[in-house]
Parts: sequence; structure tokens; C-alpha cells
Amino acid sequence: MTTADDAAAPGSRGPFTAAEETAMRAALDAARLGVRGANPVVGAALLGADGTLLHVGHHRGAGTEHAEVDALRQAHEAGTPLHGTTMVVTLEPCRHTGRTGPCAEAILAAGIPRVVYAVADGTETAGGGGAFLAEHGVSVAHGLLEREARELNDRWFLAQRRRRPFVSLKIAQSLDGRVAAADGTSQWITGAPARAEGHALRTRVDAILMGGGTLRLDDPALTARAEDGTPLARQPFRAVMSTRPVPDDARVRRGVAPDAPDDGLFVHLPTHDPHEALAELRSRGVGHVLVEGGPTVSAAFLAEDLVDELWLYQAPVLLGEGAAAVAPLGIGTLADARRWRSDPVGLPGGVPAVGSVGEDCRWHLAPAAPPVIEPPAVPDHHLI
Ligand SMILES: NC(=O)C1=CN([C@@H]2O[C@H](COP(=O)(O)OP(=O)(O)OC[C@H]3O[C@@H](n4cnc5c(N)ncnc54)[C@H](OP(=O)(O)O)[C@@H]3O)[C@@H](O)[C@H]2O)C=CC1
Ligand SMILES: Nc1c(N[C@@H]2O[C@H](COP(=O)(O)O)[C@@H](O)[C@H]2O)[nH]c(=O)[nH]c1=O
Ligand SMILES: [Zn+2]
Repeated sequence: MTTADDAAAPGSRGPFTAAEETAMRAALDAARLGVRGANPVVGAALLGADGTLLHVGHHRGAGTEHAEVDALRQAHEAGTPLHGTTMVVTLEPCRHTGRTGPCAEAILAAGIPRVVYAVADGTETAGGGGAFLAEHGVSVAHGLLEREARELNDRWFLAQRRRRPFVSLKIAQSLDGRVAAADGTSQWITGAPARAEGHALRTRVDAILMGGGTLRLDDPALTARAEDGTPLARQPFRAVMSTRPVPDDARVRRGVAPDAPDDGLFVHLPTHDPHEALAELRSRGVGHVLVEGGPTVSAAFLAEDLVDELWLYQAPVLLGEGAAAVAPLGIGTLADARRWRSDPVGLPGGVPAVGSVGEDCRWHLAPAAPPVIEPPAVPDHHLI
């Protein structure tokens, strides 16, 4: 089947050697060690002219070096000669300068004569590296293990096509699926190790979002903090989705410096429409949003299929009464239930999707039905 992707992608669709396929499998395994969010997970393997797997790199999340650069750095440190090598990468090498430099130029500068990638980047900003390399005389082929590579980042590709941030939802619930006791108290359902994971996630995202209900009941600061309460170095935007005014003395306005007037990270989103909320955050450069409830806002994002990954922590606590984790979604019968699957990509270093964190249980999930694999939107630089 020919897709818009094929029409836009440079180079051939193969044939590929057995060594290239082995290298791509190693690159896919390496990609799974990364974290997904504003950026996809990506792996890159350097293959010697004789088919030997030389170095395998991966991307460790937005702001860190890209997979190809990781592999090239390893080669440099080991003194590996690069003539005759092939760069095998799970995503088309980027050609833009974002938080890091363009991989396509790094590959060209390294004198690598062949590049094999699985799936086109497809974003307006970073796509086009394959064409750039082909124009500069590099042998470029794409489509090797494309389905596997696409599955690894399926919801990330979907978010890109829809021009919205990647959305994570975090829920900390009791054994009986409640996120607060009858009187609204919810601090703390889960234990310290699970909360520490939550703060590590907060520091990786660009914005944390809560609803007006949580603001009014809990007055949270929405900052990323270490276990002893000290602020972590990287702080995200703090967004409140509420049509009512946010009080001047709300902690979410202040962030990590309670006495400072305004750190520029507080955002009031006076809407009940999650699409509108995401569009506003994207206009501020947000690529990854963490929704931290409560149940009304969680349901609003879930109802619109806007949750790309779910971090669900379940504590061995029974409440019997209190708010359910998610407000009604209009599901009347089991056949209409929303099913989720383990997300193979998660915490840095490939921590398992389902596991224990202290006394609690962690589930890292993605919607079970992968999005319909449409061809990626043709990037603007391919439009006439
Ligand atoms: N354990 C956990 O993981 C968490 C638990 N909680 C608990 O949840 C409880 C609060 O739940 P809840 O009241 O549902 O809080 P929410 O945080 O979901 O806020 C709901 C409010 O947000 C506004 N809002 C934004 N979008 C929508 C929408 N699409 N539809 C309707 N209203 C919208 C409305 O405020 P407005 O009228 O101002 O527009 C609404 O009253 C608290 O007890 C809190 O402790 C909260 C977060 C995490
Ligand atoms: N992670 C990754 C790529 N990711 C691409 O680069 C974009 C982000 O770049 P930056 O702003 O520098 O973080 C991201 O949106 C995606 O299009 N590309 C690659 O060549 N290799 C990588 O390992
Ligand atoms: Zn890159």
C-alpha cells in the first residue's frame, strides 16, 4: 500500500539485509528504555560494514541528546571508525535545531554513508532529515520494521497529527477505586515511594493541569518536589481548568517561591473544553501535559480520547465512600468498557508497566485500541 508517507519519504523501501533487521530490533529494544512525552522514544544502532553491531543508543526524553547522537558519542568515545557504517534508527533523523542539534547533519558530518530508518518523523518542525541526507549523497532507506516502530509511539504520533500536546493522566486511588474520602480529603492515599515517582513525572512534563474542584478542596501547589519538599530543578507550568476566578492566595499561583509575586508558570484556563485547554497550553510551547484530576476533569479528557497514557497508583487502603477515580463516562454496559493495555515504555530505564512501588501498585497503561493508523499528515515543508 502506498501512503502519503511513501510519497513524501526519500530513498527506497528496502531491500534490507539481515544485519540491518537485527540492528533495527536492537534499536527498538533500546528505544523502550527511554521515556515518552513531548518527544517520542527512539533507538539507534550503528552497524559495521561487516554486519557487526557496533553501538546502540537511545533517547532519554525531551531536552536530552537524540538517539543517533547517543550512538555517535559512544562511537567517538570508543574510537570506532565510521567509514562503511550504517545508522539504523527507529525514527527518521531530525533536521531541526530544537532543544538539541539536527541529527541529519551530525550523521552527515560523521561521514556515515547509509541510513536506514523505520518510520518517518512527520512533524513540521523536525521532519525532512531523510530527504536532507539523500540530497547530500547518503544512501537512505526506510520502512524496516515500520509497524513495530509506529506502535512504540502510536499515541505520540496521534497527538502530533492532531497538533496537541501528549497527555498523561495520573490517578492515585484506593483499593476500591476512590480518589478521596467522603469528606474530600485525599492526602495521602498512596505512600511516599509512589508520590516520589509522581514528582519525577512532574519534572519531566511541561505542564500540570487540575480542575477547579481540586483547587477549591486541596489548594495544591502543583510543583515538582523532592521527598524532603525541596523543589526539583525543572518546574512545569501549573494550569487550572475552571470557569471561576482563581483566588489571589491560591498556592498554585505561587509555585516554588511562595513569597514571589509571579514566576510566569501559572496558567488559568477558563474553559470546560479539554481541546481548548490543550490548544492554549500548546500555544505556550507545551508538548506534554500531566492531568492530575480530579475525577471530573479526568473524565472530560477520557471522554474525548485525549489521554495518551495513564499512570494509575493503587494503595492498599479501603475507603468505602468518597469520589470514584473517574466521573461517569456514559458507559452503560461492559461491551462499551474502555480497555487499556500495558505500555511497554515508561519510566527511565525500562521499569515494568505493572509493578509495586513500596506498598502500592503501579500501572502504566495506554489505550488498548491503538489509534487507526492513518498515514501521518504530510508535513508542511512537503506541501507546495
Ligand atoms: N487521588 C487523586 O489522584 C486525586 C484526588 N483528587 C480529589 O478529587 C476531588 C475533587 O474532584 P472534582 O470536584 O471532580 O474535581 P476536579 O479537579 O475534576 O474539578 C472539577 C471542576 O473543574 C471545572 N471543570 C473543568 N473542566 C470541566 C468539565 N469538562 N466539566 C465540568 N467541570 C469542569 C469545574 O469548575 P468551575 O465550576 O470552577 O468551572 C468543576 O467544578 C478532591 O476531593 C480531590 O482531593 C484530585 C486530584 C487527584
Ligand atoms: N527523539 C528523537 C527525535 N525526535 C524528534 O525531534 C523532536 C524534538 O527535538 P528536540 O527539540 O531537540 O527535543 C521531536 O518532536 C521529534 O520530532 N528525532 C531524532 O532524530 N532522534 C531522536 O532521538
Ligand atoms: Zn534528532
